[in-house]
Amino acid sequence: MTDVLPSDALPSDVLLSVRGLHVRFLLPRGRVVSAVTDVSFDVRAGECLVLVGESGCGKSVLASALLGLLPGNAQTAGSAVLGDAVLGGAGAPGRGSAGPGFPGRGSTGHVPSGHVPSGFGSPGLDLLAADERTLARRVRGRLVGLVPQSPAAHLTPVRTVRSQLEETVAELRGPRGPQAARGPWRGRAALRTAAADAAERAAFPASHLDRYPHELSGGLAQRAAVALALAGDAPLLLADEPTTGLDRDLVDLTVDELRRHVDTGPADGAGRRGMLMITHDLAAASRVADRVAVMYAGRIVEICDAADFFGARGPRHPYSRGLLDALPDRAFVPVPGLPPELSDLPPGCAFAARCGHATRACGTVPTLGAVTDGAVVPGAGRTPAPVPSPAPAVPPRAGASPGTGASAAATALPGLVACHHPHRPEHPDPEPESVEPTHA
Ligand SMILES: Nc1ncnc2c1ncn2[C@@H]1O[C@H](COP(=O)(O)OP(=O)(O)OP(=O)(O)O)[C@@H](O)[C@H]1O
Ligand code: NI
Repeated sequence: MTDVLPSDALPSDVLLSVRGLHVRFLLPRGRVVSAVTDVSFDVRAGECLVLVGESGCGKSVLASALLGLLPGNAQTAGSAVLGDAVLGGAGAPGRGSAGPGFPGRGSTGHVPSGHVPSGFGSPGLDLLAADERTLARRVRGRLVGLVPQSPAAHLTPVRTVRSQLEETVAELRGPRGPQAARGPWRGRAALRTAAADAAERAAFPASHLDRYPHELSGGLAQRAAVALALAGDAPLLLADEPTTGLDRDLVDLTVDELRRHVDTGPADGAGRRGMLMITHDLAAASRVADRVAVMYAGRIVEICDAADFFGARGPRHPYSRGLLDALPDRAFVPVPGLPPELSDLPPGCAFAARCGHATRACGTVPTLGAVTDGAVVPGAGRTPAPVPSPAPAVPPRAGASPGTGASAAATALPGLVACHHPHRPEHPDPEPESVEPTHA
């Protein structure tokens, strides 16, 4: 077992490769919240992947898991590997990879994917297996930038916005910083200019730069958080609801700027940036997304090209269609009912109870892509078990040779639809009129 993964098994343009990610929270009296279940996706260089889904479906928990920000009662399984496109080809040793057997976070720790053998020369960095020191010193804000969902809570209360921005620029991009090669951030004036530039790009008013976080409205704190993320210039950005509390104009401006950030790439021209953006705002998503991932009750039920998702073709999963139909400029009909409790998920498709196309099979047949032979199985939330060994099977990585223990199966990821309606077994025909409700 190893947590050092071969990034050379990843396509060179993959910044982040998540496979079989599970997060569950262990609560008193044996209750278990399955917040993230068997999630797999890639973020590629130059790509903006937007994650949508109803409140409470696990989006922020997923982001927190990637940055090691989960609370102590969390238990994770799977892998989330940063590739060389993020690591900059520096290899593992300087990037904080760790050897086998290091302590996991949370009360019962982490189950690595275990699907990749050791012995590779250029390992990637598994964020789920990395220790706190690695995450704090090398990952957060440096390799992976975060726009947190509650920015006010993440800003340092005793420092002005300007000083926080300047500190970020100085620390990350100064002469001794990890991004020293990326620009001439030497000297007070350059620092001040770089910080002001980041603020301007995030539409944070220069007149407010010397204010403290408690002097900012929610919308201004949001823009300060975006400015901080832009200033950090990390190759991979996680933006969790970066436009909460903003007026429509500012929403558009902010997501356009984030998109521009991804498109332009770092100052030294090494590779391109990428972004995973979490949002409720489908209009914002449609402005920036290359692909859309739809999450429901902890699972990604569909990953779809944005052009298809928002275009005439439309998404394929009934829940995704329901999300779009709820928009004011579409049918304006909300998805009926409520999502299930994540501590009491049904055995079959978690959306079946709300789905107009559900058949009896949807209530019993495990959803496609479920991990069934590992630590965390669908429905296992009711009987928390210790993390077993061996670790759960994880879909192998695209591009890996069979000799690495991987197969080509992961290439099916882009069309992932975790739905098994008998009348649309492969969902080959996306035409809405082809969907025949077979619901009894
Ligand atoms: N520490 C914790 N202990 C137990 N359950 C938790 C904990 N943190 C989060 N959860 C649960 O995990 C689930 C997913 O929460 P998460 O914040 O990821 O939702 P979300 O999709 O980001 O929603 P929103 O759009 O409202 O931000 C929720 O049911 C939440 O109650
Ligand atoms: Ni959230």
